[in-house]
Amino acid sequence: MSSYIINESKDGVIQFTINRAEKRNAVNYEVMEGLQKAIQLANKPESKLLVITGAGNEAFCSGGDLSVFHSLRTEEQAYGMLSKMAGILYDLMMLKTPSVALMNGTAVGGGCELATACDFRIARKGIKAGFIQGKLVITTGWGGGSFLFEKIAYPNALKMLTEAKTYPVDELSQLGFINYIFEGEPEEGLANFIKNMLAIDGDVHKAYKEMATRKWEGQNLRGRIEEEVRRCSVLWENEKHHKQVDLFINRK
Ligand SMILES: CC[C@@H](C(=O)O)C(=O)SCCNC(=O)CCNC(=O)[C@H](O)C(C)(C)COP(=O)(O)OP(=O)(O)OC[C@H]1O[C@@H](n2cnc3c(N)ncnc32)[C@H](O)[C@@H]1OP(=O)(O)O
Repeated sequence: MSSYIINESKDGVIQFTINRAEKRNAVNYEVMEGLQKAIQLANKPESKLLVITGAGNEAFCSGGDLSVFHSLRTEEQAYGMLSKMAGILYDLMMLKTPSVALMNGTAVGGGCELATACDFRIARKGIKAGFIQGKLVITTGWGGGSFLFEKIAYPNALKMLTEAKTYPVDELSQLGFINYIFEGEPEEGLANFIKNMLAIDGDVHKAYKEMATRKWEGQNLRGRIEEEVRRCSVLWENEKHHKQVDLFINRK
């Protein structure tokens, strides 16, 4: 079974689904490749919107697959994986079309970085999300910290990153992290959120997106992400990080 599913609708909506419900939609290398493909498709002139979601009802995305990435021990090894995903999320952030994180369930760690790279985050009532990386004695390492400082108010971003905890959806909305809350089926929530947007010509969307991406280019977002990846790689190598991951892996 593939780790991801890509659907293209006739109205120009590309949907990327992480298909690893049994692993709470953790990101492995195959998911990274799939995301790259979906971003390429969404950059085609006829595409209007990219939607990213997770399979099942439990999780949007639980971050990096700890069972796979736990074998990366050194700064250099961590840098290779982190910079790969950071590059993909940078491309997602700079996408020509708008993107929506359809948060059907919990998002933690890198799952929140993925959501932050999207233009909009819409969430089902009852879910929780948070940048819990601090509890693993690392920072965000996929560019998510740098993205967050661009997407929500500075004190709220710093609070979320330094508290390293999950928040309920109402609080996420107050923090400015969640843009829309829905109840019931994710497809319905998504349809309600995007219906007005889809009625507008895609060239208009692309023109507005360019205004934002030009600003991020001017502010050297790419260089800031590189620093974020490097800093996280240094922390990654530390035994304190590996000890925390061991606790999760051996918790049963
Ligand atoms: C590595 C990149 C880094 C970054 O740069 O940001 C990160 O992403 S750091 C963050 C890494 N993620 C985590 O620490 C989250 C770990 N998972 C959890 O805390 C919980 O699983 C959950 C996401 C809150 C969901 O809890 P729950 O619904 O109770 O499910 P379980 O805990 O029982 O998990 C079910 C199943 O899924 C496996 N799982 C969950 N998350 C991951 C993961 N990130 N990597 C690998 N596997 C994961 C979990 O082990 C269970 O599997 P089985 O034991 O085989 O049933």
